Amino acid sequence: MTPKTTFFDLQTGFAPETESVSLKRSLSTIKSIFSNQEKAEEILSSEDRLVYEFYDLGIPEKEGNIAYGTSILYPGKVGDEFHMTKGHFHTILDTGEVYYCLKGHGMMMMENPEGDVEYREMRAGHSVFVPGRYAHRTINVSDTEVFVTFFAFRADAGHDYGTVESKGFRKLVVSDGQGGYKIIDNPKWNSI
Ligand SMILES: O=P(O)(O)OC[C@H]1O[C@](O)(CO)[C@@H](O)[C@@H]1O
Ligand SMILES: [Fe+2]
Repeated sequence: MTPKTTFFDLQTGFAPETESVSLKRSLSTIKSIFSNQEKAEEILSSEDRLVYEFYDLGIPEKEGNIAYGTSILYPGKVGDEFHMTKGHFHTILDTGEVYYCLKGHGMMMMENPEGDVEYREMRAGHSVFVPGRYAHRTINVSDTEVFVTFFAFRADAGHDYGTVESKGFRKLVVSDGQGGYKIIDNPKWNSI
């Protein structure tokens, strides 16, 4: 490989001048992650919506490389639950990842197989190091502003979505009804 320069717009997170691809996750493709399924179906009965997108710069997934890009999480809720990413463990479980917030207001929710839960609030300028063994998901807790992060992790780590898809996360981030958020136990969390 040769060195690579990529311009990311600090306001939008977009990388318009590269050959990189923005991967889009619309509500219809991730609806099962939200706790209020009736609400998700109600929204989808009138129209689909883009929940988040992220750039995959195509760095080869081999040992020694670092994958990186931006993640752009749009504001919105499904019921009282804020827009969030699917979330995943890394296939190489003990792989850390760093996120840096470029814009907006969000949360990094993390939990490990032992059941330890950690969450960190993020605003522009904050970085969060997600330790190895922790599943991670970002959540946009603003009703109006996009939440943009830059992420980097070892390129061969892989993504394990299955565990989170079947169990969910132990905690949910929901509206407190007063313009803020609160963290509650996930009533549907499946420990089987
Ligand atoms: O992979 P998910 O859970 O859909 O979330 C997307 C974000 O997580 C990453 O997979 C990195 O952990 C990025 O590609 C992106 O920022
Ligand atoms: Fe990750």
